[in-house]
Amino acid sequence: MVGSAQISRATSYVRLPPLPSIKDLIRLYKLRALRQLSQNFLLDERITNKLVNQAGSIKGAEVCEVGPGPGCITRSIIRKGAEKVILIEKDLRFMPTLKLLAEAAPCEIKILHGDVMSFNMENLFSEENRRNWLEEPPNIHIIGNLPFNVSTPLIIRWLKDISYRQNAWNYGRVRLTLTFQKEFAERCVAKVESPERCRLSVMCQNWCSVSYGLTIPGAAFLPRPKVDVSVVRFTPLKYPLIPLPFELIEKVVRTVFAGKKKYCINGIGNLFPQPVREKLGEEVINLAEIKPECRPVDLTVPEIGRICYAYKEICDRNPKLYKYNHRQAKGKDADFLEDPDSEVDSSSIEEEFDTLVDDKETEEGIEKN
Ligand SMILES: C[S@@+](CC[C@H](N)C(=O)[O-])C[C@H]1O[C@@H](n2cnc3c(N)ncnc32)[C@H](O)[C@@H]1O
Repeated sequence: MVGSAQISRATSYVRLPPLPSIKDLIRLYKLRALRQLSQNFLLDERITNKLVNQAGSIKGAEVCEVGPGPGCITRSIIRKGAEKVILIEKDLRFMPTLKLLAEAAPCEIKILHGDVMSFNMENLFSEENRRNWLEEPPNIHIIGNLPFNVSTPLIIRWLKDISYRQNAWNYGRVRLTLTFQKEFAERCVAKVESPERCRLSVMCQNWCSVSYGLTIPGAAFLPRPKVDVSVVRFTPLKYPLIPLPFELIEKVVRTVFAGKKKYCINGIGNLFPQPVREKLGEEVINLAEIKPECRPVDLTVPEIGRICYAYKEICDRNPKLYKYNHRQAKGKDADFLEDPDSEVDSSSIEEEFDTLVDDKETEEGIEKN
């Protein structure tokens, strides 16, 4: 293994091939304009250095960069002393540029062609970097500036992976440094009573310590997106604030936050079919010791946790209630009442989880271009 002093000496002298110019990119990818790639590149190394700094020290680390494109952020990762850099890129047109970079780099660079949305990271990193969940995070980082239509559903997917300690998180509490549309980033970190507080805030903060890093003005990107971009850092928590399955929490949070400005009692009632909605909604409120007239944005994570446990207690009495979804019931609410032998139908919960992603996409207009 290379020591950190050696790495910084090596990287400060290293000559990397220059970043392709805009003209090169257009010529290389046979485009009339860079816009056609639907990508927004960071071609200023001072900014990519700042972005990588948000990950903290990466000296001697294994870094997986998702969506490296022509390698602007990759250069900063190399210069900051990473020991091994793994690149996951979907667009084959970037491969020649990345290969040139890999040949000149003083550290190991592995270039993988693939779609990060379905990429299996279970065996991606070295065994020596594996840590137990309760230890300090491993010296493994995931960094990326992806298109928003990828980064938004990806973080929801990865939160689920974090909750089950699977995918990259079977190596321990691997940290993430990712870019998002500024408004989305503000929602990730929004505290109780903040107008930005939403189900995304609760989901992120239940499994991770989330910090808002720098804002990168749209003008720093080429082509320039219509929105500003923010860097968010996620460090998985040793213990989730609500230690219940991802799907159950997601369902409760989605239903309660559906009427963000309405009283909680309305959203909580919607967890149950019409004939018992009022009665069971009140039972949740009483068990969870929540004020019925409080609003979802006012709920702390522990309060949401008490709502989840109350919901679970009621559904465990009649497991068919787990299947109930007020948006999909279509007048058949009574079908969800008595069925003590029924098992939890996780597929319907899974479908709902996907709607969180879809809703966000339409809600936010998240394409950069
Ligand atoms: C916004 S560009 C950023 C490129 C570079 N990181 C930068 O900051 O200049 C996004 C990059 O992610 C890649 N990408 C998009 N979707 C991807 C996916 N599903 N899996 C892997 N890479 C993806 C694109 O091909 C592109 O190279």
